[in-house]
Amino acid sequence: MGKGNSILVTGGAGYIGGQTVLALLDQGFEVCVLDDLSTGHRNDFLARTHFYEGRVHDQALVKNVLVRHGIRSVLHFAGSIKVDESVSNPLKYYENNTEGSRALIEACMAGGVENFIFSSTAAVYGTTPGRPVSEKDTTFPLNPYGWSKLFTERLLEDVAATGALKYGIFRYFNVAGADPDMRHGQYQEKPVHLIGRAIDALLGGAPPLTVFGKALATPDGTGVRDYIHVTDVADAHVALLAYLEEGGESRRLNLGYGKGYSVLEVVTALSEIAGRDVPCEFGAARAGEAPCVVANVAALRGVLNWQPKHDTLGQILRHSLDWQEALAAKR
Ligand SMILES: NC(=O)c1ccc[n+]([C@@H]2O[C@H](COP(=O)([O-])OP(=O)(O)OC[C@H]3O[C@@H](n4cnc5c(N)ncnc54)[C@H](O)[C@@H]3O)[C@@H](O)[C@H]2O)c1
Ligand SMILES: O=c1ccn([C@@H]2O[C@H](COP(=O)(O)OP(=O)(O)O[C@H]3O[C@H](CO)[C@H](O)[C@H](O)[C@H]3O)[C@@H](O)[C@H]2O)c(=O)[nH]1
Repeated sequence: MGKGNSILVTGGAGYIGGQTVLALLDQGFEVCVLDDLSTGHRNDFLARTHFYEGRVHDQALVKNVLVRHGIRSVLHFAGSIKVDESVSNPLKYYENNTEGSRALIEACMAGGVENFIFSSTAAVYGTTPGRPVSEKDTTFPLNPYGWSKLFTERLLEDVAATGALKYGIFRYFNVAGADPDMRHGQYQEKPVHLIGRAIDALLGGAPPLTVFGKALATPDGTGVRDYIHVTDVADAHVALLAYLEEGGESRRLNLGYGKGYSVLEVVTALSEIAGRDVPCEFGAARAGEAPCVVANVAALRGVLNWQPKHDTLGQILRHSLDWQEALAAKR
């Protein structure tokens, strides 16, 4: 693999990008990070990278970084990620996610980048069939966040068809957990996802968890999701990078474990790990809530040389809890 070249990571000060920066550094890569710190955190380990504070929209800056460091491969994590906010402020999502990606891809083409890895989402599927969803299934997002990502996927596919570069698109399912050595995790003051909120409720920093719906079309009536540990997500990026650099064709891949857990299963497992009950109450289901979102991972397993290391709900919850406890102690 081209360890002689630097890798550019956009959004490398964020939750998933930061964990991937650590994975790359652990494997001896030279890493450049471009991040505007809008939601990112100035982690200590960024001192071991070439850090550039700025937006992916800034083509002059991007071209400068590409040339200075001889970059051939880019991992693009930067973006805005809140589904609710995308509904109330859609233009922010089209500007930051779609336009930002378009500008970045254009600068990468001009700079001779060969491989471009993009963070997409299972939200591109919208309503999912009553079985693990595959890359060949219909995509029809239910919110502007999902559309902003699907447009970027399309843009990349069209550009790749001209022969300008190759892409790797990962559609992440529900990313959770923290670095097992507690070097990194999610810094959000107010978590937006289930596991973060459940831990906040457990630690007393928030009201009881509201379980969204109890009569969904799932075995126990609560939503089922495919939770994947953030370190496995990071390692999968290193594997996808190797695949592309070693001559692999452009791919669009689900990134999950292919196994789902319900909200009640998550709450029960967390209560057992913590040794006390997560305070929770039932509330209304969210509008348009998909009952069950689980990845079909046949393509992922077939293409990548990647073995998940933390693929149990227990490890995901243990590391998330340890991380949020450490953060709470510092605040
Ligand atoms: N967290 C999830 O479960 C999840 C699921 C599916 C997809 N994703 C995608 O993964 C990527 C990373 O998500 P995350 O959870 O780490 O979010 P995050 O908010 O922690 O990280 C995003 C990073 O991008 C930076 N950023 C935002 N806009 C930028 C811009 N225009 N220019 C430069 N930097 C910018 C932020 O400062 C931050 O450091 C996002 O693209 C997101 O859509 C996340
Ligand atoms: O306070 C909460 C939060 C969530 N849930 C439930 O927990 C499950 C997971 O919900 P999240 O909000 O944590 O995650 P989503 O699956 O709704 O969506 C997430 O995963 C998607 C990919 O599938 C996208 O990436 C999206 O950006 C990201 O928010 C769902 O059944 C939801 O109904 C609750 O019961 N209470």
